[in-house]
Amino acid sequence: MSENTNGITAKGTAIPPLSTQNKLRNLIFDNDGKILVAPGVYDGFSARIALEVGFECLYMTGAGTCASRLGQADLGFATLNDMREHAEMISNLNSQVPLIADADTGYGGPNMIARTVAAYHRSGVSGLHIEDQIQTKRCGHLAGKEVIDIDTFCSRIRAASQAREKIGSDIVIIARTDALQTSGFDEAVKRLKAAVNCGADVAFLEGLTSKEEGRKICEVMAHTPVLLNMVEHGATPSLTPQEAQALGFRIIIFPFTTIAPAYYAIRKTLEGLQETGLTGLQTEFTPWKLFETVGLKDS
Ligand SMILES: C[C@](O)(C(=O)O)[C@H](CC(=O)O)C(=O)O
Repeated sequence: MSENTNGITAKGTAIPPLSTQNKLRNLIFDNDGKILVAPGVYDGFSARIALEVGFECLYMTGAGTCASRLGQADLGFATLNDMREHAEMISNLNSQVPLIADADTGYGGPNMIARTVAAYHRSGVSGLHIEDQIQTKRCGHLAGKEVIDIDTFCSRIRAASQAREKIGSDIVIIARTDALQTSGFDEAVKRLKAAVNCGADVAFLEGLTSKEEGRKICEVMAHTPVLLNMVEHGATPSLTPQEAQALGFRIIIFPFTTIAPAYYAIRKTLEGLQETGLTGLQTEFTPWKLFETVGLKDS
């Protein structure tokens, strides 16, 4: 059926706007081979700034959520409620821009994972990643991680994909394995392939340690899009989106890209205040500027 520029078909029926979940699918599967870049956001303010700059997708970092919401390290402190509530606030700041949110281990057994998927879906999340670490998880770039066995991992991903089907959701399921550190590349690949067979849409090899490993994982996953977690100064060498795309990656997330500069800027200003009694704040940062940044004009 032909469609005019207002999204009205020849028969006059309005075409529903593309959901952000479908938008995310298009950006991953049908973006002329262009890699999708998602900056990590850790609160409403950083999300607003990323939206202001014009990113077409955001990533809610679990590490940043733990740090900003709980003041804790990424060591399994965050519960489903912490993460879901945070994700809902961020995804509702802009109904056009998809949000990929960290869902850690899924927060329990298969029933709980089904609940997590439904809760993220209802909160407006477009994609989530579920990993194979034990419940008391650690940041993927720290030593000493432990993973569950492959069958248990499959039951996590199967539960996620069945839940998606049951509720009629298009949420993108990203299977993350942390097994590279504990069990090596071949075992990690086996897990990602098994996860795809259980319904995962995207593969995420956590903590890859070289460009060569990056190229290899994209090759062996063949038609399954692969996500690169660009945690700078962790286990993975720093790559630009262009370099990652050349290796075959389809998504690149930059988890610390807002929280790291915030740390240094805040610290420097606070030290200045302590030492000199002056904050040195930019004159253009008026209350109006703050409120404008967080959507005053939309209200
Ligand atoms: C991607 C990640 O899950 C996140 O929470 O942003 C973290 C980042 C980090 O803690 O370094 C991870 O890689 O485990």
